[in-house]
Amino acid sequence: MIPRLAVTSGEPAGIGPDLLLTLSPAEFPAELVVMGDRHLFADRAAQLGVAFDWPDYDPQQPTAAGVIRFHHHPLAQPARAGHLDAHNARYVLAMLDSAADGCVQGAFAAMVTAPVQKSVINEAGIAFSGHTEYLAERVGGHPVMMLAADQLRVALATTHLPLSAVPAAITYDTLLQVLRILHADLARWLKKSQPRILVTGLNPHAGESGHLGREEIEVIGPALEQARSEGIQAIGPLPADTLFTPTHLNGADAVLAMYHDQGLPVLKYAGFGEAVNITLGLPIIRTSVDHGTALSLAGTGRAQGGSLRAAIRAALSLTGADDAT
Ligand SMILES: NC(=O)C1=CN([C@@H]2O[C@H](COP(=O)(O)OP(=O)(O)OC[C@H]3O[C@@H](n4cnc5c(N)ncnc54)[C@H](O)[C@@H]3O)[C@@H](O)[C@H]2O)C=CC1
Ligand SMILES: NCC(=O)COP(=O)(O)O
Repeated sequence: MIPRLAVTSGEPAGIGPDLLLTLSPAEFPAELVVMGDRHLFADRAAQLGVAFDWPDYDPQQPTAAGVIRFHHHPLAQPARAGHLDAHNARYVLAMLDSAADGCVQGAFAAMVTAPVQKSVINEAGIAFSGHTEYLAERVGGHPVMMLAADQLRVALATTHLPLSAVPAAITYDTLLQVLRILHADLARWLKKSQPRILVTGLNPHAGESGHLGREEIEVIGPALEQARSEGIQAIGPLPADTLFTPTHLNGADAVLAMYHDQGLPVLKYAGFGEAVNITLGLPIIRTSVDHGTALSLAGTGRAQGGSLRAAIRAALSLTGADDAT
């Protein structure tokens, strides 16, 4: 079956629309339904000097491979590249709702998201930490953020939190839940019964035997022990600084880091621009780019689309479309 993917264009002042406009329909063995405001796309296409001639999305039409259709969502205010406007926050969320609900209802096989500007959504009075948390609120599940580059996958035990809130968010139960989700999704995705997961500690030197913090002894270690008793190959807690060295990473299928800026800087150093963000633990498939809205590049034609293409390919692979061909 030909998969139909929803692709949200994200922050209208950012590079999401630009990157989508550089896609060519024949690139993917799927139908892409790009969501956005048609006036915004026409204006941005003119600014970039590219064509914008995608037909309107009609859910009644049979899915066709190598086609991009456009699903119009109206902006509240006209958007200008690089200029944020909180009036358009609801527009950004309406696309996410439409894509996520469509996945739940079976209209879409997966959703791929272009970046949003988290701050401007909050400035509109809507509490928003990220797609990851927002989508879990909408469709259920315990979301686990994982970014994947060519040679490295990094999942996070916590998502978007102030650093001061991280220790309390790492509990025996949540860590075990994250490990179970990561194990199950990696096993299915990699077709490997025992994916090897390296787990970081929270503190320097993984707590230095309790002298630099006790989370490793009181929380992380016991959760890993329980995970191992369930057949999960979880190794750690390991000091994060030396875990990310070739000797340790050799043979690992993923790293589970405790928080956003413990794991993602390494991943982005290894593969920024080509990596994919995958939300595990949801009842739907969602992938995304590895970068943000890059406001200063919007409308310039200088934004690179490698990560968007990788995110679309990853979503297709997760739908099983690869297996069918
Ligand atoms: N999936 C999402 O919705 C994500 C959203 N964000 C949001 O994006 C906003 C801006 O975040 P920043 O930390 O400034 O990160 P950013 O990724 O937008 O920019 C970081 C640097 O990378 C460059 N860059 C980013 N994407 C690029 C591309 N495709 N081609 C070439 N250069 C690129 C930018 O010009 C900048 O120099 C924030 O509101 C953040 O929350 C950040 C990451 C992911
Ligand atoms: N740094 C990754 C990131 O912020 C992605 O967040 P999300 O919007 O995909 O939840």
